[in-house]
Amino acid sequence: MTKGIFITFEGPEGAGKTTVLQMLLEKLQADGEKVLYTREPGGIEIAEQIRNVVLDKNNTAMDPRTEALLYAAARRQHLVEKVEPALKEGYIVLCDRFIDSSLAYQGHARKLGIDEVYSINRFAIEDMMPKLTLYFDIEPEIGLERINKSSEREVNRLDLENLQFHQDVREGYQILLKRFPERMYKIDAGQTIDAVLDAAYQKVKGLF
Ligand SMILES: Nc1ncnc2c1ncn2[C@@H]1O[C@H](COP(=O)(O)OP(=O)(O)OP(=O)(O)O)[C@@H](O)[C@H]1O
Ligand SMILES: Cc1cn([C@H]2C[C@H](O)[C@@H](COP(=O)(O)O)O2)c(=O)[nH]c1=O
Repeated sequence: MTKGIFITFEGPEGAGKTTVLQMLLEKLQADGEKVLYTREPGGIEIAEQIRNVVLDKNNTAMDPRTEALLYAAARRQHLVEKVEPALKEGYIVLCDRFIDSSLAYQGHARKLGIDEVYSINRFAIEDMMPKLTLYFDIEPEIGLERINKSSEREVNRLDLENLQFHQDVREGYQILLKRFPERMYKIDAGQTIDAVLDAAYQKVKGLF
């Protein structure tokens, strides 16, 4: 039986998920909570290897369905090897991206279809959906400017897509917000880091 809480973080490039997640992790740990941070694609060896393939800037010939399947494969392995065991041990699992990234990026922006990508992902995750998804909303121009300025963030294959693609990703997330209103919660990621952190913290604490 699952005892922990599965929370995912979503948004376009440079929305600030990774930055705020690290701060949220420390804040929850300081409150005495048992928390685990992880990310997709990656989080465990096999999924990190898939990440290297799917985000490699040199893999310009990658077919959109191959891309969707690679993300789903990485997701499956990460879920069974890391997320589910942690949930069984009672951890609050904070995951940087999950199924909604596939629905927004591959389903909507790559135009494979949200329902089609959802169906391959249902095969991958069975019924393991997050309890809460915090969606960090940012205009793509601002998000891309943030990552271009950042010295810590390596530019990957998806970052190099044109502005229209990133606008479509954001539009995809707006569709998902309407489709999953009980699970997804939108945060204005154009605010200061502290304001974004506070909004995320309040929402997460509301679950306990
Ligand atoms: N609210 C904010 N205001 C200004 N800068 C921010 C804010 N949040 C994050 N940043 C900066 O933007 C850059 C990207 O942030 P971060 O890596 O956390 O984004 P991300 O959502 O994880 O991006 P991606 O998913 O594309 O990797 C970092 O340099 C970070 O310091
Ligand atoms: C899980 C997942 C991710 N993506 C994209 C989104 C980003 O461009 C990269 C991941 O990079 P990050 O710096 O770790 O955010 O991959 C995707 O297109 N589909 C997915 O399912």
